[in-house]
Amino acid sequence: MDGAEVAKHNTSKSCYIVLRGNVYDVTSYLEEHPGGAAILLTNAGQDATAEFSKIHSPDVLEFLPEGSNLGPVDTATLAALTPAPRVSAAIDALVQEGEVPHLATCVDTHDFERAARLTMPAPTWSYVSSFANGGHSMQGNLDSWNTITFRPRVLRDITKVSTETSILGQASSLPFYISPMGLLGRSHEHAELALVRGLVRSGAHAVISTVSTRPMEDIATTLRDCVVQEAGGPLPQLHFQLYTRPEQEPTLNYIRRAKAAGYKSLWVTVDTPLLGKRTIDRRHMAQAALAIGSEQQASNLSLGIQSFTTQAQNGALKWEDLKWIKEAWGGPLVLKGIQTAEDAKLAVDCGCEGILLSNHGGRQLHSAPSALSTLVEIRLHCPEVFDKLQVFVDGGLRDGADVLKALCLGAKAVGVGRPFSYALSAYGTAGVERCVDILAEELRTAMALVGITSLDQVHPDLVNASRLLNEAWRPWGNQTIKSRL
Ligand code: HEM
Ligand SMILES: Cc1cc2nc3c(=O)[nH]c(=O)nc-3n(C[C@H](O)[C@H](O)[C@H](O)COP(=O)(O)O)c2cc1C
Repeated sequence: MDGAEVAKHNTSKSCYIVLRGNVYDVTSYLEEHPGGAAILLTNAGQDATAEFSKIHSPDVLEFLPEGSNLGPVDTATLAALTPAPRVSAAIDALVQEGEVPHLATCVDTHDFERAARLTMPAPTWSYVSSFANGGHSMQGNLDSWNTITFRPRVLRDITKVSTETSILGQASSLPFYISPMGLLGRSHEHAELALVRGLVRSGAHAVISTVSTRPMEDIATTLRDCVVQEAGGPLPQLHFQLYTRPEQEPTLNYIRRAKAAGYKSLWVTVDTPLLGKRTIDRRHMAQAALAIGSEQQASNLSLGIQSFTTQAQNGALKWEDLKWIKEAWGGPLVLKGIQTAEDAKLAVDCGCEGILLSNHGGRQLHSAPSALSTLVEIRLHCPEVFDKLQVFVDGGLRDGADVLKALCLGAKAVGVGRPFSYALSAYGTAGVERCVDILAEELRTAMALVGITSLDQVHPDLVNASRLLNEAWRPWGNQTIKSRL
């Protein structure tokens, strides 16, 4: 197709976009695009490849209705298309002007958040920092860590402290890992590739999101190519987070690809049957729609009204589905987003190798329990779970010392999300490395001050979790947890 012809289709009545050399008619997809119609219309009649690649892997093109691909654009006439604006220009300018503090001055994880605030364009900031409803779940996550205090033991030889452990059978230098976060291309131009390069020196693990900007194969290969075998100590490892799709075949395809690419375990996200109310994001999308004159779209987006036909979320996923997922995967399976003792027990019954207690960083259910309160609930009502599978927690962890609290209560490792997105955005790979270093140093110091030198010495008596215990869930009347299953 001629470039000049593409340029004519630049309205909501007929919207063409060039992506990776092909022309796509996205008119019928406008209302269904989870990123809002406005962002597509801003790129209407143009070559949006550069902007698209910053956010999406080519995988998402599967979401377009059949027949959307109108074929290749005539490259000789591409010049007739206006290039889409570069959102990362603002970042580059700020970094060059030196407004971002020197990396060496980043002392705790909050420093990355402050630096990212300066560098992230407003829609990216809103996407990463966003929370459900009024932010109660996210604030609860942040606050929960401070409800626990340590019970330090003194006069022990702590001259050699080791943070080594194993995660789902894979040696790990650290008992924390980077949580899966989608669309990291919004934070950094090299997206997940820059993130995983930041694991190499420390040997930390990361869980990679289904909705990553870069294809899962490229992410795995990048890490493999950077790893220096003779470095000593455990190697960094990648695990794969799975968002199932409403149809079985595309889900199986993700699983087959993750297996072939060498991911070590599969983390099925179970707390996102639909997208929670991302308040700040909705305001942004509504503003973007108003900016292109669409009041109706703005009104719908701010109420969360969107077609569910092509949404990435799968509202129909059930416990029974874990059987075929487990069979297809054939390796360690973790359920990401367990929030009650009952579901922890069901995960054991389904033969899962792990559960991640998480409320998705406070981005899904309003007033969801923090991971620590679910951890305490499991300890109280079904402690046998800890012997049957590995328990992970995430949400609101900002200090490496707090990792130790979760471990003392029975967790195997803790996931950390936003701080790494902020570090990546402000400082790229060096920021990710620094963020790992900061958390690791805080953890080592806490271990020494609590009086232990290795993670097999962690014990519930090293913490006082009475506040969480006082607030722990109790079954109504004389019910027991068994009677509720
Ligand atoms: C035309 C083909 C496109 C398809 C099929 C598509 C599909 C999707 C899907 C499925 C999501 C949900 C997250 C995910 O599964 O990755 C999403 C989110 C998003 N998309 Fe697209 N997209 C397209 C083009 C674009 C373009 C050209 C841009 C920007 C220039 C864009 C910007 C975004 C943004 C910013 C989000 C995140 C929304 C949020 O959660 O804040 N998309 N898109
Ligand atoms: C920007 C962003 C994107 C996320 N994307 C995903 C995702 O694609 N899949 C998923 O299972 N969880 C996702 N999460 C949730 C994280 O995996 C994790 O549960 C949460 O971020 C932990 O809370 P924290 O950010 O306070 O550390 C995302 C979180 C953020 C902040």
